Formats: sequence, C-alpha cells, structure tokens
Amino acid sequence: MESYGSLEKNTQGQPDGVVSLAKWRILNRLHDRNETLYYRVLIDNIEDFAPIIYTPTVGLVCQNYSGLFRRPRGMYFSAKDKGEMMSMIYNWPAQQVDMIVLTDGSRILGLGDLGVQGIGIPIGKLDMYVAAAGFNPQRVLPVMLDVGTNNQKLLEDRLYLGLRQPRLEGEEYLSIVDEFMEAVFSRWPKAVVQFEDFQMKWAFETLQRYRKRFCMFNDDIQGTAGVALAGLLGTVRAQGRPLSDFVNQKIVVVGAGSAGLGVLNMAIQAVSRMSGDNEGTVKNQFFLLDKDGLITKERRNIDPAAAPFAKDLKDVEGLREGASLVEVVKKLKPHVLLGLSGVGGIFNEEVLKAMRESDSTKPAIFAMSNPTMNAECTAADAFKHAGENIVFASGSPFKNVDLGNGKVGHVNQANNMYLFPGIGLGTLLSGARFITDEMLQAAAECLASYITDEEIQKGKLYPSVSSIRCITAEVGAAVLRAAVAEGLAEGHGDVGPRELNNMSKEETVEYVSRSMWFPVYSPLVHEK
Ligand SMILES: NC(=O)C1=CN([C@@H]2O[C@H](COP(=O)(O)OP(=O)(O)OC[C@H]3O[C@@H](n4cnc5c(N)ncnc54)[C@H](O)[C@@H]3O)[C@@H](O)[C@H]2O)C=CC1
Ligand SMILES: CC(=O)C(=O)O
Ligand SMILES: [Mg+2]
Repeated sequence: MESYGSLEKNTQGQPDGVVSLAKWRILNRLHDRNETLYYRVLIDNIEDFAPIIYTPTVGLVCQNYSGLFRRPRGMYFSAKDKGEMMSMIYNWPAQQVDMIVLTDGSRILGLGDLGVQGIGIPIGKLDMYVAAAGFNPQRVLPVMLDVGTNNQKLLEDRLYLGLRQPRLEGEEYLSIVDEFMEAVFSRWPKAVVQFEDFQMKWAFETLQRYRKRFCMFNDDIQGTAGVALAGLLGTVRAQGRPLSDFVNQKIVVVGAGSAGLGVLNMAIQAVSRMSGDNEGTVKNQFFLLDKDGLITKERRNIDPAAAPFAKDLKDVEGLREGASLVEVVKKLKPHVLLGLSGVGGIFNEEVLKAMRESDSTKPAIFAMSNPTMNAECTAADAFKHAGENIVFASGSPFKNVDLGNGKVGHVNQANNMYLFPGIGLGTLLSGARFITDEMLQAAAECLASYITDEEIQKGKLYPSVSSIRCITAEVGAAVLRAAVAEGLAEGHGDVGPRELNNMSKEETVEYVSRSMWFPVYSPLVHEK
C-alpha cells in the first residue's frame, strides 16, 4: 500500500491512463506473487481498487494486453484445439472449478473486437467474484475462446498473442463453443459459466442454445438487466412515487445491443407483472434507439432481436422512423434516458438540456457504457446541463459532483458487478442445474430493495461498492431461495436440498456469508 501510495504522489500531473496502468501493474505483480495478500488488499480497498482491476482501467489493460503480458493467467482454447478440448480441460491442475468467466473477445466493453487481449475481462470479473462473493481463487477459471479476430490492427501487431486469422463464423464457430461447454461440464458438472462480452449475435444465440442445458448465464444481457431494473425502480422511489408507478414511466433506451435489449426484456417483464397485463400491451412506455435513430416498424432489415420493441408510428406522433436522439427527447420528455450504446458523449449538451423539460420531477440519466471514455456523458455534464435535480448513474465510476453551496450531485455506478457475483454464488450453493428468469428476477429485486428511502432521497440508487460482500450475500441468498422455491436446488457440498428448504431467509443469508472464502495464510504445519 505504501508503494501504491508513493506511486500516486510521484505521478502527479501525468495522464490518468499512465497512472492507472502503473497501479494495475503493481496489483498484477502482487497477484502473481502472493494470491492471499493480493485478495486481502483487494477486499480491504475494494472501492479504490475496483476501478483498476475492473472498469475503466481493465479496458486500457485489454487494449495493451499483448505488450503488458508477463505471465499467463487463465486458459486459452483456440480454434486449432478442436478435438482436444476435453483433454485440455482434464489437464487443468485444480481438482474443482466452481466459476468460469468465458469470452471470445469480440466486444470488450465499448472497445470492440480485441481478440485474445480480451482475457483481461474474465480475469477482472473473477477478481470481483473472489472479492465480492468469496469464491476461492483456486476454483475460478478465466477462459478465452480464440476464434481469431477481425481487428486488423491486432492482426498486424507483431506482439499480438492470438490466432492471426479472421473470426470463425456460423457452424464452425458454434462447434468450438459446443465442444468447450461439453468438456467443462463433463469434468465439473456443478460449475457455473458466465458468458461475457460476446458480440450481440453470439451473445443471444449462445444464451438460447445453452441456458436450458448448462448452468450458465450471459452477464451483459441478464446481469446488466437486473442492475438497470433495480436502478429504474429506484428512480420511481426518488420521485416520491409508489413502485407501481413504474408502469407510467417513459423510458428511452439508447443502444439496441445485447445490454440494451436485455434491459428492455427484463423491464417489460417487471411491468407486466406489476400491471397484470401481458407483455404485448405494456411496451408503450419504452422507446428504443440504435445507431440509425428511433426504431419503428418502418425500419428496413430490422434486427429480429430488436423487432418486438419497434414502435408503431401512430404511437409516436410527431416522430419519424430513425428520429434522432435529441428529437426523441424533446418530443417525448422522458422520465429516464438510459444509454447502453458504447458511444462516448452522445448525451451531448443539447440532449441533456432537453431533459430539463422531462415530465419527471427527478429525471434520471443512466450513462451505462464502459469504459469512462465511452460513457454517454460525464457526471459533471449531466448535472450541469440537465439540472441539479436529476439522478445520475454511470457504468464506470465518476466522482460526485460539487454543485456549490455545499450541495453534492451523487454519482451512482450502474454496473453489473452489483449482481453477477451474487448470481454466481447463489446458483453454485443452490446446486441448480440451470439459471432461470425467476432466479435473476430475485437478484434484481433484492438489489432494488437494498437501498433505503433516506438514501434514495440523497440521489443514491445503489449501495456503496465498499459493502459489496454484504450486498452479494443478500443477492446470493435471494437467488438461492428462488432456486429452492422452483424446486431446482440440489444442494452443494454437505448441505442438501432439504436443509436449504428449511432455512429461513436470515439463515440463508448467514449460510451464504459463511460459505465465502476469506484470504488468510494457511499454515504449512498443522497443529498436532
Ligand atoms: N454498465 C454495465 O453494467 C454494462 C455496460 N455495458 C456497456 O454497454 C455498451 C454496449 O454493450 P452491448 O449492448 O453488448 O453492445 P452491442 O454492440 O451489442 O450494442 C451496441 C448498440 O448501440 C447502438 N449504437 C451504436 N452507435 C449508436 C449511436 N450513435 N446512437 C445510438 N445507438 C448507437 C448499436 O446500433 C447497437 O444497437 C458497451 O459500452 C458496454 O461496455 C454492457 C454491459 C453491462
Ligand atoms: C460491465 C460490463 O459487463 C460491460 O461493460 O460489458
Ligand atoms: Mg460485459
């Protein structure tokens, strides 16, 4: 910590990226040298270190990974390993693996295709699994599926570590993922696999293909959706309205990719539960834009995944197919503007100023894209242009904004890190063979109810990252109980389904907390 502190002192005035990378190097070296100590300092300083081992710095690390690479971490399965993956999995030295985070590097944060350099993301996510959910670091596995890259710059970079070929497509691609999944679950049938940062077409396709066969989820689609839903419910409370008023909120979602569509799907399920209406009739309050503007039924070649959310022109009077973001905001005066576009700065001054006319007493602005450069707007700009009355959340951390006269604009971090550790841990301890919508919904509802009315009044939608272990214990317990309620829990270790079933809510939280690994040095000589 002294070394870390003196680095901060000695690098004053240097560009942020240089300083953050230097910090990452210090932590990475410690990770390689002494795992126990690494996780202890991570847990004790999670609020300060999360921005280094996770977003935003992890994005910069991935962009430079081939140059930063010193020692291998995780496992790489390349297209050339076809037919060998079972042997490779059985060669992994750990007896038991509980949690795997898997990527193919095709959409790393908002940074696009980074090929095998994307391995930084599974490593960072699993660091959060250890820090937040107490997974034993000996039992987690970061995985890169190297199916090539379409990033020309990387293909030409002499330091690039991955296969120098265009990405596999179609059946060839799927056969690699199939082989990997079958190999993993034949050795570790009780493992949980998180799909992370796959480009949209494969994110949806693999989720559909595996979710009823294997214990897996897609964090960008499902984890993000739960965090966003919890934040959206918080904004209703922030307006002093009952939760049932959620059905009346006008919500503009910018970005029709895996994350944006995941959020819409989950939010619509929530509205239809609240209103008792079926999903077909509750879509009116949601508006979706992609790079070509407002998506309506007039859209040619509409993506099938976005089609259910396309607007009928008669329902958006005064707007046209492909209307720009500023046109949409001016016309609709939405309660919430939520960005998952990956495009930095698209909530520009004009758009933010238009939010001043919002129909909400407390308009909400969610700039959820990562890393910081890709955020739809900065926190300072949001409070400056949209007004001091807003609630604000971003995917990567920003400092709270000084509004003068002792007033502070609170910055929330709307990031799936609030949920994925609990989804993974709750699922593992439940022993469920797959992850259902009900389990994910329980996770989102748990997070939404974690925050008090008093905190909401201060503009807080999510609890502090420093209490991430407590949050994860609650979320994990909620997921576990949902699995029990659905009759899916088969138990874990010595704790069988009957015991799980008999646990009260408090006992379940206690059980989840007790199951968390904590970094202490294990004695080399045991007491006699
Ligand atoms: N805060 C969080 O927890 C999470 C944040 N994200 C972030 O969300 C972003 C998007 O992720 P995915 O949905 O997986 O990507 P994606 O590539 O599947 O989708 C991006 C979408 O944005 C749209 N888009 C591009 N330019 C646009 C523009 N100028 N105006 C409006 N829409 C535009 C595209 O048409 C596409 O629909 C990334 O930056 C990622 O880091 C993703 C998951 C979780
Ligand atoms: C946070 C995250 O999963 C993403 O930006 O992709
Ligand atoms: Mg992601």
